[in-house]
Amino acid sequence: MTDEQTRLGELREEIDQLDQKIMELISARAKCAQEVASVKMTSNSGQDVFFYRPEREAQVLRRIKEQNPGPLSGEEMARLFREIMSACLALEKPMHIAFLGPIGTFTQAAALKHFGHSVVSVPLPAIDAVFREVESGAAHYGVVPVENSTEGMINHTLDMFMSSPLKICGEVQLRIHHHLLVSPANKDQEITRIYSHQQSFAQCRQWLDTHRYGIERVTVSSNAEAARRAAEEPGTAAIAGDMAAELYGLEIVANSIEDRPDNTTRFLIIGREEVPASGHDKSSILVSMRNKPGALYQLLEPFHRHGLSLTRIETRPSPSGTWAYVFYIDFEGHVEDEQVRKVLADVEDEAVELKRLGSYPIGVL
Ligand SMILES: O=C(O)C(=O)C[C@]1(C(=O)O)C=C[C@@H](O)C=C1
Repeated sequence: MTDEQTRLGELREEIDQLDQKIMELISARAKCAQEVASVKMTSNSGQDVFFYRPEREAQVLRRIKEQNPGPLSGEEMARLFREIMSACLALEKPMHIAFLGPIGTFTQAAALKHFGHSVVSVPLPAIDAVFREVESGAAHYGVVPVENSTEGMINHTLDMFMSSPLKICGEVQLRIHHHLLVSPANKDQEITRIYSHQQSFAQCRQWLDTHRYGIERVTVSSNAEAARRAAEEPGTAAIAGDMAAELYGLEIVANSIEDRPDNTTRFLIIGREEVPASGHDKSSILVSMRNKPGALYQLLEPFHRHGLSLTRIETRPSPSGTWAYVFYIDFEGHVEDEQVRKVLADVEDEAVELKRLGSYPIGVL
């Protein structure tokens, strides 16, 4: 045996012993989570027990990132713990997560990034169907896209909040990489048609105009549907992400063709209950103002006066009347914070209506 072989054997033995310890520790952690579940059941006498605690999960993941000694990166370590917590939560109660489907969409990737892989993910055909599934209690939580860094807001999601009683419980951001994909069976055929979702075409417009000018672009309901069609129809390609490519066995012809390298989509987690403060939170509100001069100033002035950072303000037409508007606002802070309470009280004095959509941990992963 060479010196290298002897050393390799020793290191592998060390890894085996460490794995054993890690396994014992994860099992001890899982037992703790089971006990947490029975404490929650006793304290709520089985009524409306909220096993999933977004604020606690955010605190755990933040601490892991901060205290991670390396050499793994903080993100990598947090991802590992994300999966451990996901498995522990599934022991307490398997979570049913509705998302904008079909399977293989970026929304599913976002749901798994946020909740880990130990959830039951339920694909639904439209954003309003995701809201309905959570409202009815058929799913515990839902995941919907809300904005893209290249294409802006997803208005359908914003508008749903006007009528829905659901609360925002969290957010998750996903870097979106689009690829041009073909079926290996049709690889040598000339491509005469490209399928994709309208948002993805918009995010890859320049690349398509430069590299695939003149090829027919057909909009379908999702990237996953585009991939499904490309897998079946000779002479076609799809623009979609890794999950859809893998699901339908497609090959990448051109990699990461999005026009902006930082192309990111933000998704919201929607649920039926309010989330306590985690220490690093964001809040969302909908406000409709009287249609008079200075209305926007009056709306924003309290945020400035109390030093609260706005992270997003968006205007949507009000469903109640022509040329009336509703403002969708995201800002840093939690409704339990003194400053936030003061700002909301001031805004409420001036507004026709103020709807609190929820306070939730700023995305950690
Ligand atoms: O602390 C809790 O309330 C738990 O249920 C434990 C735990 C965990 O594994 O750390 C599991 C699920 C919750 O979403 C948050 C944390």
